[in-house]
Amino acid sequence: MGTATFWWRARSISVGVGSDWRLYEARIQKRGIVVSTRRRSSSLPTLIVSSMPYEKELAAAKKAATLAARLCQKVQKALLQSDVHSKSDKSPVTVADYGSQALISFILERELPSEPFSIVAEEDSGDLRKESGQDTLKRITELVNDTLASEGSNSFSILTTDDVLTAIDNGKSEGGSVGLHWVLDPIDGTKGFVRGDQYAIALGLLHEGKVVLGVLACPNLPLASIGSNQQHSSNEVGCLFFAKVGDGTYMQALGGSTQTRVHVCDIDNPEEASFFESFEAAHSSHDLSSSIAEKLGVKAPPVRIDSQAKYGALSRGDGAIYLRFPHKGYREKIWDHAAGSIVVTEAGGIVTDAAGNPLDFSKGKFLDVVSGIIVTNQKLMPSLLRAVKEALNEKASSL
Ligand SMILES: Nc1ncnc2c1ncn2[C@@H]1O[C@H](COP(=O)(O)O)[C@@H](O)[C@H]1OP(=O)(O)O
Ligand SMILES: [Mg+2]
Repeated sequence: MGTATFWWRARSISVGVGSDWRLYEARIQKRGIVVSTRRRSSSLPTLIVSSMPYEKELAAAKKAATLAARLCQKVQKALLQSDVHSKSDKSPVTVADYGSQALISFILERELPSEPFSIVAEEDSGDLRKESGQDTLKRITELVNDTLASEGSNSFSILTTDDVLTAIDNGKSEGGSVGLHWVLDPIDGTKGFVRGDQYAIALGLLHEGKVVLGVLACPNLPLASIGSNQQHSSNEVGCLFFAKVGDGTYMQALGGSTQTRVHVCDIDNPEEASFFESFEAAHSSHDLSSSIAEKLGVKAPPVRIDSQAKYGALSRGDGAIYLRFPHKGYREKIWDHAAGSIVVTEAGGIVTDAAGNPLDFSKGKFLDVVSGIIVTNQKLMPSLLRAVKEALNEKASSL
């Protein structure tokens, strides 16, 4: 069944005018049909009727993330082949971060021309507008254009350096609870990227503050499952996870077309569970995770990988639990969890803060979470929450 989208004027619907964004929507869900009113700037509100909501958006997001992954792979390959890596020169990383953001922003605008959305993304063009940023800007523009040319179309756009700056700065939105906001981490897990390990391109879509769609491109994640006790049955790497609200989670090879529906594991005995955590101890307390795992009776050692690739791996049942406990003072950003969280929840998992509250993406760029973020399946969540509470209480009383 194809997507049926009809647009028409809705003169009879009266709507208010907000300052930040121009999307006003009255959604009526009737027999699987979503009807919504939208308006762009001062034009009249427009109705969209779609039997497959967010289908176009998903196709655009998959295309954008796949191309951004191609750009990042090229930069990572060059980075690992050169001696730049050992000198800890951060410039190639910057080039990939900006390039990925510019490309995704450009493709979303190109593929969804009639849709009023904003983008909340990690990077801004400030440094690239300085004299010292000009060479980097030229390199980014080249990379973006090379990647667009690799799309295979005869008529691809050639972006100028100004176009690239504009595309990057389209990611300046603050998000919020009204309208459609894309949420982008152009390279999630920068440290993994530099090390030659895992990273992800993470793109989610918020509609009225709720995540309705997520795409995670994980260029270095094996297609076969990873996990403490599992053998890799293939050396092939590069996964694209995607989920749309109510439709489940799917995985395909990056650049491939065969998609497989994935599910979180259904283990109910914590002793059989394995857990994921950050590779970087600076990003999440390994001590706290180890205390929680001990309380649960988890026997397997932690599986440490960078980025939201952990959410992807969990969504296909590679492990059973993901624990993230950043150190005091760190504020979680929405782009670090939006895509990952829907990929896991649509695969049957649960994502909460350490107190069991759902994540609230409607408050702007930051997530107000209590102590940390935990992810697991429905069966294990009650015992995980008890173990987390106990471990946090013990930690608090030892201070
Ligand atoms: N001090 C920090 N504590 C927790 N997370 C951090 C910290 N610094 C950066 N991050 C972000 O944590 C995420 C990766 O976490 P991990 O790989 O440990 O799961 C990334 O989004 C990374 O940013 P970035 O997107 O710039 O790489
Ligand atoms: Mg990040």
